[in-house]
Amino acid sequence: MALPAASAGADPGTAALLSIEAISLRFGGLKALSDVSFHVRNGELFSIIGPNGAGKTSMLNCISGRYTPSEGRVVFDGQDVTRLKPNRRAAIGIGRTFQNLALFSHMSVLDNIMVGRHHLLKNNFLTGALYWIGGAQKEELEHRRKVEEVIDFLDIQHVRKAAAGTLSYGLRKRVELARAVALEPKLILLDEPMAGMNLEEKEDMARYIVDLNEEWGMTIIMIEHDMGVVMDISHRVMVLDFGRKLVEGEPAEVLADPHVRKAYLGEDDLDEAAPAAMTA
Ligand SMILES: Nc1ncnc2c1ncn2[C@@H]1O[C@H](COP(=O)(O)OP(=O)(O)OP(=O)(O)O)[C@@H](O)[C@H]1O
Repeated sequence: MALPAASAGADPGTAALLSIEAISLRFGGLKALSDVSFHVRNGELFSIIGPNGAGKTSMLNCISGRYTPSEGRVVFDGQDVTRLKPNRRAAIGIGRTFQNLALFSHMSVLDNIMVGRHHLLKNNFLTGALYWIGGAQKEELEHRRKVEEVIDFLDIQHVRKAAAGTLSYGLRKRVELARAVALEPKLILLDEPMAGMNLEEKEDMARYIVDLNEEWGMTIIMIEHDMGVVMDISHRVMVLDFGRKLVEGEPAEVLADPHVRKAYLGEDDLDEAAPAAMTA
């Protein structure tokens, strides 16, 4: 598949926007994450891969605040957010999309996107104050302007008035991305953005993700099972296996790693199988 290579154009900085420090997560007797540490730099497109049940979504949930780790710390933009509620994390710039679509199906595309923004800004004291000082109309116009910009970027103008539930799966995934982007996060967490898509839809989605990173400067953490896409567009990749970090590095390093090939292919296949044959 011909995809834009993020590593060619983007220029991730060296400062860590997110630091995951020795996180473990338990569900009763089950350890979903064991002592996982990594950093994501400002401007980076970072992917997390691993077999089913490896702990990928659990990690995103620890970053977004849905889960609180049993041990370890989550530091975002210099602030310890380990115990911060999800809505507070959204307000300081951590956005996300979900593995399963979470749109209001009877509402229009436009309203789905607007609702997200209103919800976020309502929680902001300064915005609330401006509203009462008389900036309500200006505020509303600013909302609309931002939302229209996102709608243009994701090429969903033609469906902006349609009920979200009537759209194709690929379009609904794009609307969900639009809603997350409209909140203007510094870091966006994408949980399987291409799951269930056909090849053309995947190519489109990959392009939007790269543009978000390169043109909008958004730092991205993506979970994705399509190995071709992950290796084409990511700056760095981390592999989880049974809740542990197996390896982390640039795509070529990760593909060449014998532990990764073993986890995906099984030890017996190591000699014959080429890394490009890996699929999750
Ligand atoms: N809320 C929960 N309660 C109990 N166990 C959970 C919960 N969430 C996740 N787990 C368990 O934690 C482990 C890691 O699950 P997780 O969903 O994070 O894996 P994953 O790598 O995202 O898998 P997949 O690729 O299938 O989505 C699994 O054994 C799962 O059953």
